[in-house]
Amino acid sequence: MKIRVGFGFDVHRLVPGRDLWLGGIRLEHEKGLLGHSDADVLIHAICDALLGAANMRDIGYHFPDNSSEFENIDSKILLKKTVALIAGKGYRVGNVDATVCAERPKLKAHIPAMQNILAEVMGVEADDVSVKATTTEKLGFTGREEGISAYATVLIEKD
Ligand SMILES: Nc1ccn([C@@H]2O[C@H](COP(=O)(O)O)[C@@H](O)[C@H]2O)c(=O)n1
Ligand SMILES: C[C@@]1(CO)OP(=O)(O)OP(=O)(O)OC[C@H]1O
Repeated sequence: MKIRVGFGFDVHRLVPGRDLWLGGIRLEHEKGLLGHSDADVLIHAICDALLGAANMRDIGYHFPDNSSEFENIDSKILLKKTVALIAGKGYRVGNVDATVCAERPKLKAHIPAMQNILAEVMGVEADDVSVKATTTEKLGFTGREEGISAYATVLIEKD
């Protein structure tokens, strides 16, 4: 079996008047993430990690932010398309480990729902999807609640 690892990172700005989508679910919050899509920063980091693992460029290369096709798109659709892209090179998802950096909202209670939906979209077991959360101790742009960032590592495999 051939295995490869990948890493992804993304940031989106927090603004009033937008829904907050994270890990495929909508969270109650007074601000949401700004983007061409639904701006689900966690899913975008996972997409980049999967594409990187397969050496297939990045999310903006496949889903450009000047294309009306991807305007306000649900990032779960982009994740499904990304899994199909790597499948084109014979790879399937092994496991995902991700961290979201957000001062607020508290994500702890929502992690299982994120794991379940992300696993369903990627066609893996929920146990193969780890999502963690951390504040940055009020430091930097995440600490000032100007934005949310996410990091993801993945393992992909083929026979
Ligand atoms: N948005 C967040 C941030 C953190 N958590 C949980 O709190 C724990 C402590 O966070 P620190 O940044 O103070 O280390 C962290 O391990 C998470 O369990 C959270 O749920 N949502
Ligand atoms: C997802 C896409 C496409 O709608 O737009 P955004 O939501 O702005 O997200 P970003 O992380 O900047 O990268 C990729 C984009 O092309």
